[in-house]
Amino acid sequence: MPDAPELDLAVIGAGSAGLSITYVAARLGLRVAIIERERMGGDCLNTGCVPSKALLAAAHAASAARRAGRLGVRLPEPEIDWAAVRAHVHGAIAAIAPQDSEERYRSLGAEVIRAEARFTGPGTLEAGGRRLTARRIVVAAGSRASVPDIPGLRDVPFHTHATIFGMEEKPEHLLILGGGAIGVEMAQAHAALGCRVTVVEHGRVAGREDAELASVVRDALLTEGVVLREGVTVAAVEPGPVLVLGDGTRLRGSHLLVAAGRTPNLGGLGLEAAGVRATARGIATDTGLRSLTARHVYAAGDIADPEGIGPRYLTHVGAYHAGILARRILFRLPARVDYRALPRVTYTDPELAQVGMTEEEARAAGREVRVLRWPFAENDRAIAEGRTEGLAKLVVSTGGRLLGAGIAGAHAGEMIGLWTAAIGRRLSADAVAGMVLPYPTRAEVGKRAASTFSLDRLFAPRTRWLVRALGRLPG
Ligand SMILES: Cc1cc2nc3c(=O)[nH]c(=O)nc-3n(C[C@H](O)[C@H](O)[C@H](O)COP(=O)(O)OP(=O)(O)OC[C@H]3O[C@@H](n4cnc5c(N)ncnc54)[C@H](O)[C@@H]3O)c2cc1C
Ligand SMILES: NC(=O)c1ccc[n+]([C@@H]2O[C@H](COP(=O)([O-])OP(=O)(O)OC[C@H]3O[C@@H](n4cnc5c(N)ncnc54)[C@H](O)[C@@H]3O)[C@@H](O)[C@H]2O)c1
Repeated sequence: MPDAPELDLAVIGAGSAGLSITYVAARLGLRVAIIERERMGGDCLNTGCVPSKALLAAAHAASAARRAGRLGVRLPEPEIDWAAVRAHVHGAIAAIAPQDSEERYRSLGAEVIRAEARFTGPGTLEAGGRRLTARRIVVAAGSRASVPDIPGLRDVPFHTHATIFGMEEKPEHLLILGGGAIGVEMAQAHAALGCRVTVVEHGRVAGREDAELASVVRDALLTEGVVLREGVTVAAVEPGPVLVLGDGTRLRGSHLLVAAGRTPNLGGLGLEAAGVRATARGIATDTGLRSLTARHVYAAGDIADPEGIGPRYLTHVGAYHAGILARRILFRLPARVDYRALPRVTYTDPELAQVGMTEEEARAAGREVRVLRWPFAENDRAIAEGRTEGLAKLVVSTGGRLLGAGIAGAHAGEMIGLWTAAIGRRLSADAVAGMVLPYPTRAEVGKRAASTFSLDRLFAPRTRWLVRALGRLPG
């Protein structure tokens, strides 16, 4: 009889997904090992969410100082101390790092192995010269920046998110290839910190987002001086760096950031040794995140490609996947991914937050829907603060059930939680419209949008007739 596996669970990758599942397994007393080849905390902590939000915080402070004159508080043009901004960014990483550290996970009872892991067979791994056997293996190896196949691109120095936060000099003119989530956040951050910025995008910026909401972010970028080249192709890249567009236009900058999407980290994992099927999108899993071809192997986070759904590149998805795996592997309960109420936020200022279906997605799915809107220009708090740009936009079924909610405006990300709960709980627009919210808050825009669903009915001739009839009753 073969020896029993030494571990209950082995986890490859100590990013948000791998750490979350390891945490649960260790706290429940399982024999669990987590294997990381680079930095504990993965992309989110070291080269993703944390440094980008820290850089944006500095940028937003500069923009707020420039805007203060509108409120009668005139400040001089802010002086940007690039070294101090970088120190803030790296200080934020250092402050959060203990949460993701080897020491913390060891103290929880997990084994932490600092090496590259690869499958050597079904249920066996090799890491740092050591052979590991495990009953279950979770691959949470993440993703990296895709580098488009553009002639000359690989021959010039360029940045990705992995290097940009380490830049010692402030870029004079940053060219950004790709106007998605990273592109727009980094464009605004650098522009507000005094860099020239040009974004080159072959579709439209924030192209995955509702076009009406995305235009609020687009306008903010333009106001801050970001040059947007949308609907163009980059035919070649030359030293400089110079982006040569399809029409021959040459865009010269001092630095180039490539932010053109993600590629799963499949290389070196030896997936074939375990019979794990993967595609260019990641490890093919069922909707419960189990490999379609190897029963003891699961995937989580950016690298997971659930059947018919596809990957999502968000930190909170890694934690959500860990919850699904805990239910499936540890508690043997059925669980599968459901992104019906998955929120996302672009942290520009104004922010763009979305949960559930956009109007376009609902219509593409053949749904008959109503769209409810309310602008911040009619929100008392927004007026009082002089920040009236943007709107809330709700997508509801003809019966009034909430299908999607999007908010573009200052602090939109802080408001999307309410809509995440409402959509997750299958509430109606009326249910939210009936809530009492504190006055004056920006959150009231969503409630006002929701209330428009029933306003037509409330002020309809039938209701007026009813109110008049009731008024004639004695008492
Ligand atoms: C600039 C930027 C900003 C972002 N901002 C946000 C945001 O604001 N909000 C949000 O929700 N998401 C954001 N994201 C996305 C988020 O960072 C990712 O979705 C998240 O980090 C993915 O977590 P993960 O655990 O799947 O993978 P990762 O964090 O990539 O972790 C995978 C780990 O596996 C390790 N690994 C890979 N192969 C092996 C191997 N063979 N052996 C051992 N170890 C291995 C890697 O070294 C890595 O540490 C941002 C991303 C970027 C790039
Ligand atoms: N706030 C957040 O939650 C946040 C922030 C940053 C990143 N992220 C995550 O990281 C992921 C990766 O971010 P990203 O911005 O690299 O990817 P993305 O998929 O969001 O955007 C990539 C953009 O690049 C464009 N593009 C691709 N190839 C191009 C080419 N050759 N020429 C011109 N344009 C081209 C695409 O049209 C797209 O708009 C995102 O999908 C997101 O999930 C999240």
